[in-house]
Amino acid sequence: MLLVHSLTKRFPIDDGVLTAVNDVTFEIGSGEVFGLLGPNGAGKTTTMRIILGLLQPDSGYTEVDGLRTSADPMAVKSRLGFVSASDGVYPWLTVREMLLYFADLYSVNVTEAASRCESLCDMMDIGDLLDRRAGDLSTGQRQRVTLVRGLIHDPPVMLLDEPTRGLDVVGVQTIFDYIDILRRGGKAVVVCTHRLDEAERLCDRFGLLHRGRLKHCGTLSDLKEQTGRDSLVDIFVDLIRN
Ligand SMILES: Nc1ncnc2c1ncn2[C@@H]1O[C@H](COP(=O)(O)OP(=O)(O)OP(=O)(O)O)[C@@H](O)[C@H]1O
Repeated sequence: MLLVHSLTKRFPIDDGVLTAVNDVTFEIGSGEVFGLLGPNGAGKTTTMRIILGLLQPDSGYTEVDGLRTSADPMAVKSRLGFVSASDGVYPWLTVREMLLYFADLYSVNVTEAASRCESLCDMMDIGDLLDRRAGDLSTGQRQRVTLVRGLIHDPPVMLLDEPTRGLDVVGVQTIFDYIDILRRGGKAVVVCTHRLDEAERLCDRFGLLHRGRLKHCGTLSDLKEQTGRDSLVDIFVDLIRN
């Protein structure tokens, strides 16, 4: 469903060239949650930005549902949902207006958009907030609106960038429940996070990036077998030290 093939991205820097993503390949299927993990500067955000079509790779390619981003960026964008730590709600619009606005940007037809808006808000327990101004909502309520917004065009692939950053325990649980809903809905999900404990609970498979290279990829038991280590934290620490 999501294919990242031999992806490489270089940036010019003062004293030469930095290879931020170096020949990275992985694939994620329907109903699978993939943790893209790595220390600061490993290349996670750059990889996500290329998948989203916001950056061009120097070589390699990404495909969503068999469509190559470089060949048909708009069709690919319409099949991707993106949620990051910042909420990005429009404070002067009601929740309903904002969700319908985003549905329209994705060319979802009006009747379908209205019904998705209701059902997704009910699912995220914010059905009673539809006609409230987004700017008047609490942080947790705005977070839920952002999560619904990511799904309004029913994309098969969801990218979540640090989704639990800055959230309290209830907010984190909301993200966990949301990811469960995505998995059960057959989405292919990429989660970028520094929280290894959360990743271990949430993800079916992992890709461990370090200095642009995908050092390990697989299920937790694959990684344990590959490294001889007992936990994601130990595997991660080894990765950074070696
Ligand atoms: N536009 C740019 N120009 C130059 N270097 C860049 C640019 N964007 C990213 N980089 C560099 O590429 C490398 C990878 O950055 P990236 O943001 O992908 O890392 P990351 O894994 O998301 O890190 P973090 O966990 O800190 O957010 C870093 O060394 C970063 O400084």
